[in-house]
Amino acid sequence: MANVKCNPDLVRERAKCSFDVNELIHLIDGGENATKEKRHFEETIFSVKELQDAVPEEYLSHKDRYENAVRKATILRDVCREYMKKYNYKPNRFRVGHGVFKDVSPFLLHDGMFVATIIGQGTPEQQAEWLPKAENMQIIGTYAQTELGHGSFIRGLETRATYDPKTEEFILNNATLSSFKWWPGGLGSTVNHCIVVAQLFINGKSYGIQPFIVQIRDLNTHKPLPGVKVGEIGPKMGFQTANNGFLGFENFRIPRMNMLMKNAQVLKDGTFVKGMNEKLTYGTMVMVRVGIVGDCSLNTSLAATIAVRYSAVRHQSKIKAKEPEVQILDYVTQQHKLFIAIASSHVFRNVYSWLSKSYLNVMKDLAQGKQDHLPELHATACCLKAVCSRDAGSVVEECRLACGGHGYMTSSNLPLVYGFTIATVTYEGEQTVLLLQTARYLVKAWLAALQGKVLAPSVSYLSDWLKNDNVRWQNTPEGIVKGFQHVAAGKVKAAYDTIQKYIKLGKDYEDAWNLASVQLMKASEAHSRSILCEVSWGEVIRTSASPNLLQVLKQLAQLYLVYWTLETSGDFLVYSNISKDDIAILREKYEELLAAIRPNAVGLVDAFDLRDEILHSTLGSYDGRVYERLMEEALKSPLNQESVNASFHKYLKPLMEKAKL
Ligand SMILES: CCCCC/C=C\C/C=C\C/C=C\C/C=C\C/C=C\CCC(=O)SCCNC(=O)CCNC(=O)[C@H](O)C(C)(C)COP(=O)(O)OP(=O)(O)OC[C@H]1O[C@@H](n2cnc3c(N)ncnc32)[C@H](O)[C@@H]1OP(=O)(O)O
Ligand SMILES: Cc1cc2nc3c(=O)[nH]c(=O)nc-3n(C[C@H](O)[C@H](O)[C@H](O)COP(=O)(O)OP(=O)(O)OC[C@H]3O[C@@H](n4cnc5c(N)ncnc54)[C@H](O)[C@@H]3O)c2cc1C
Repeated sequence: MANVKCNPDLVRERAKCSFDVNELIHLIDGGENATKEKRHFEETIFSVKELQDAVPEEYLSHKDRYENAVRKATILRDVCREYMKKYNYKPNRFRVGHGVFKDVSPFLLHDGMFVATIIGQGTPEQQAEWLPKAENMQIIGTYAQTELGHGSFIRGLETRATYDPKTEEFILNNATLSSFKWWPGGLGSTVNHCIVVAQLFINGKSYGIQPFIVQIRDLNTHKPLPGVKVGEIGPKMGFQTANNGFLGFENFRIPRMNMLMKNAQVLKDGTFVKGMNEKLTYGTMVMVRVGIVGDCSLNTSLAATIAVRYSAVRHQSKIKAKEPEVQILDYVTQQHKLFIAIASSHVFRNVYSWLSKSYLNVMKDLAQGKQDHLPELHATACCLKAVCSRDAGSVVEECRLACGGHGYMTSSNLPLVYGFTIATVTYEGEQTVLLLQTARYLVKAWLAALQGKVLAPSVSYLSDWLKNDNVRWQNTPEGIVKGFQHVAAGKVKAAYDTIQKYIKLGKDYEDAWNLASVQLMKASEAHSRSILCEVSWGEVIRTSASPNLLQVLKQLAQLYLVYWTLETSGDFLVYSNISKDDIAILREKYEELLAAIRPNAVGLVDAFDLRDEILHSTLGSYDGRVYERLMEEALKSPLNQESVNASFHKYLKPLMEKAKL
């Protein structure tokens, strides 16, 4: 990238960067070698001609766009397979996926959830049967859980799997319209297999939801098998190339061994054997929620790179009347909009790395029959997924708005990035629903703290606060982290007390819970924010980096802490010992941090190391040729391929002629 002829503003910006951009790239990637490998892989992918689109995707019809995505998905699969064989390298398909598809791959659910569920829910025999076929794409699958009538409340799913001991088969049925599966990615026209989550019935008795692996299309003709009704759900806000679909069964039989039985089992005679914990059936969702936190980091870095580079190139208006128009990045309001995006991406990455470690530890424990830390993992993954996805959505939208009119252009890529980022707020557990799951855990933890019990590490601050809620406020990063814990503890207590108040007024627990649920949701958000602040600050101070880089990383981490303290200063005034004077000091600190980060802004987004092919943006490319690219892309419009469009003769001319009469 270094030899590209760049916009002079970007050249100047890069020259004033105070840290070594390559050092940060290596830090993000996990070492210099990892960067080399990543770049070599990306270079290989983006030099494949067939993966490049001659015409921007947006001009294609819905059908052509899907077919083009499948075409590219298969080529990408082949290239990756060869690459992995040759270099023994496991690539990050998500990053290059944004480059290849702009939106998402029709194989997203195959990679993200189908294979993962076989691994997580299948017995060793079942894995031996299906995993090799799924991994080498002999079979293509998805995760079919959500139905027209139920997505959040999965105990309410209606798809039935009734066991027939005579034939040792399950009979799948979707008797009502609301029971039809609705949403699974790739289901529309791509996959031939599904993980179907259905209610198990044996001898008329319900045994809750279980996962089944089901072939739905013929492997040669791709026709739906008899008894299967399947199709695509149509255009959406984003995810256009994900090929989301619907599915229903009519007396469709599958062998007994197609129920994934790592947890619960159905024996030949129809005996149901309970698993260690019925919630382990929800395991794939926990894994993906963890992954989404990492995805939020990537999505935020895409938007930040586009908006910061554009803001360095774009000149508009003046700060001082007699001086030239300034780079819009010099407006402190612009810095306020954008630097939190850079900081958030780092916070999400650090927290993802921490959460993945907890996830892997809990998986190890579970393999040994220990499940003590599962509730904590579930509660933490739920609230972090909810808060990070919503923050990422807001940050991406703020970046888009920060690019003014040009941010509204599809060719900026910001609308697309927003489309797939905002989807993470809903899929894999709607945000409020997940926050309330965490609230259940917090309320229990609060009760345990009141009883003087030892709490799990992520909530031990509740006991600390009970012992001493009167700690003096300190305007240091550590003091702010403590402050976030005080806010969370105060909100958990207030929500808990509210439930108790309603119970005293004669409400039963469930109604009291519902009445207190806004407070519960906010308590859960505050808990999540305190984890984000504590973990990310902790990771940064433990980072080994050169003094120059460490200084910048600390500035970003502090910016995150101060930004969110100021954003929620009302809560701090209520639940911590912060004073108005402290808030004034933090405002000043915030302005200092924006000024300190300003000279490094372009260097910081360069360090996300997102190639132009991944950014896909007229506004965000490395060389900053913004206006040239906007014009080049506009000229690709089919309407610009003819000097006069047929509609002139058909409609406009007659209209004008009629007007003359
Ligand atoms: C190294 C690690 C990282 C690897 C990451 C790798 C890859 C991922 C990478 C990136 C991700 C990016 C893309 C992902 C790819 C694909 C995604 C694309 C599309 C999305 C696909 C989908 O949306 S699939 C459908 C998802 N659906 C949902 O999420 C449904 C949400 N609803 C629920 O989960 C449940 O209904 C519920 C949890 C809200 C409630 O369940 P219910 O059974 O009713 O339970 P309750 O009565 O409320 O609670 C009872 C009890 O159970 C505990 N519990 C609940 N869930 C769990 C769980 N999962 N684990 C453990 N425990 C659980 C709950 O806390 C209660 O406990 P208490 O009674 O003690 O309070
Ligand atoms: C792009 C995309 C891809 C998807 N891919 C897949 C897929 O591959 N496979 C799959 O199975 N599913 C998939 N889904 C479905 C997704 O998982 C669900 O849409 C999601 O879990 C939310 O469920 P819902 O649609 O039923 O929302 P609802 O639950 O109907 O939510 C509507 C409103 O009700 C509120 N609400 C619901 N329950 C409660 C409660 N208990 N307390 C308080 N408020 C509540 C919510 O907060 C929300 O405000 C996908 C969805 C999207 C958008």
